[in-house]
Amino acid sequence: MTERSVGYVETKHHHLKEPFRLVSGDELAEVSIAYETYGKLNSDKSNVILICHALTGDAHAAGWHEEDKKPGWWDVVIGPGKAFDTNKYFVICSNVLGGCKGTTGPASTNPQSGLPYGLSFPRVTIEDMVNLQHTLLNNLGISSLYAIAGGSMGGMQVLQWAVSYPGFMKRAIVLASTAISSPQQIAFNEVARQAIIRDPYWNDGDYYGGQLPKQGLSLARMIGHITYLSDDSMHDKFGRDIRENEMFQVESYLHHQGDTFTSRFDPNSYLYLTGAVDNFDLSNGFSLAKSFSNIESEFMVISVSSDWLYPSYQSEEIVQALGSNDINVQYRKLISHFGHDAFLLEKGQLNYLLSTFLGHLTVGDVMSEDVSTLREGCTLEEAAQLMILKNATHIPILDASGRITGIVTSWDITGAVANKISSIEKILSRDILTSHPDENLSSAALIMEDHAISALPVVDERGCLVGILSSDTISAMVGRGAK
Ligand SMILES: CC(=O)SCCNC(=O)CCNC(=O)[C@H](O)C(C)(C)COP(=O)(O)OP(=O)(O)OC[C@H]1O[C@@H](n2cnc3c(N)ncnc32)[C@H](O)[C@@H]1OP(=O)(O)O
Ligand SMILES: N[C@@H](CCO)C(=O)O
Repeated sequence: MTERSVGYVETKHHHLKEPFRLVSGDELAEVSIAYETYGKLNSDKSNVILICHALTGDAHAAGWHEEDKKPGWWDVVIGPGKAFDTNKYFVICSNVLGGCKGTTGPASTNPQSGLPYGLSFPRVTIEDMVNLQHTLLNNLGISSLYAIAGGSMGGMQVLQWAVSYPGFMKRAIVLASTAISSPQQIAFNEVARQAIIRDPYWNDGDYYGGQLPKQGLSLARMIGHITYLSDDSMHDKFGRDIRENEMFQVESYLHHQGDTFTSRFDPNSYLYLTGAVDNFDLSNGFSLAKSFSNIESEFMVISVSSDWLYPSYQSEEIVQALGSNDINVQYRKLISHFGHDAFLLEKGQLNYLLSTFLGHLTVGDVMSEDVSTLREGCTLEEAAQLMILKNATHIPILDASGRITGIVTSWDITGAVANKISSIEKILSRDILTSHPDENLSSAALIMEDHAISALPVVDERGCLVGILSSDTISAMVGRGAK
């Protein structure tokens, strides 16, 4: 667990006292909502940020459960000093209606029959998910949001929120999403659904207490994963490498993702949630601009350069429709080869863009944690070799406990060669300027400008190196953000 984590967290459960009415008119007599919160609610309840999860996400967006091997699914941007800064904001994330991670869904018990709903669970829409989140917030005494954010199916919920409850939120962030599911998106979801339905154990959705249709669910997830990656990221991640058992790495990866998914997801939920995604069309088959005419919040819309499942044109449609209503909207593109899942992975760009939109940005948001270092007593040759190997221009020198004691730059090495100096001691700087992760980015940038330095080591309160902030990173971020 890192210092910038919300630490150990628990999922809470809220049980509605009243039946919940769906857009279709159907009613659910009993509904439970699983949710997590991070940070503290301020006295006037004006610091709430609602996070909406994607297809297979859940309420566990950040921090650690006792049994976790990995933190919550959006831990890269939620925590102290991160974009959704839990020192400032009260962050809430709940599992969607129809899900299988604590909120009522097809695997829940139907109070009328005492048996799992299965296919007797009513059809749910994105609007139903949003209405349930709205009910949860009302019941928690929250009547406005500082911001709302979500990627993919989470982005659909954000858009639906802005349309259904226009005065409720100040800022809305939509990532890698769409206002209208495309035929291609529906097509992939249908193949995944068919994989589940054609599994002999699916049994018309009545498999609870018996054999799960694991093969079908695993296949559905494998198809999903192909669409979440990109050609480039597959080359990078797997190439044509073979694993010991004569499988290509990419095959073994898909098998692993498919298999592990079956232990954490309910096949019927997959059918219901993909159905909700497919039926999402905020234009109502007519005009998106018209549907957006009541929206009051400011927007940030983010697409991913390599996302072919939710391509940038879909984000641009949202931006245009918002713009045509004079709604304040910023459009940004993550330059990433990760494909659709970049909205879960591009830590630096995400923290930069989200923090900027929310109104703050720290050194920790954009620093690189991957720093090449050398220990005290190293030689000039070792420093030069490491610079070439790692394409690094600044090498911090550390003592045995990780504290920074000096820094050597490529310019120092050039000087040493020109002046025939062979001792590193004679060229390295001992008087080092540093920053810390919580420092405001603009103040760190000013220090760099004032002292004409292109990289600033970042240290924790003990003086131990935790990252490096370089002017290249800052300009790349700003450049990327502006695209
Ligand atoms: C917003 C939401 O809704 S959150 C839901 C998102 N979370 C998920 O969907 C969980 C499933 N995972 C994913 O979608 C993606 O993996 C991400 C985006 C979350 C994470 O991406 P990355 O950090 O790049 O991880 P990656 O995709 O490499 O997966 C890592 C897993 O694959 C395994 N793996 C990697 N390469 C191989 C391989 N060649 N062969 C077999 N297994 C492999 C790893 O061992 C690891 O296993 P583990 O998860 O059981 O520990
Ligand atoms: N990997 C994410 C992306 C779906 O859009 C998920 O499984 O929810």
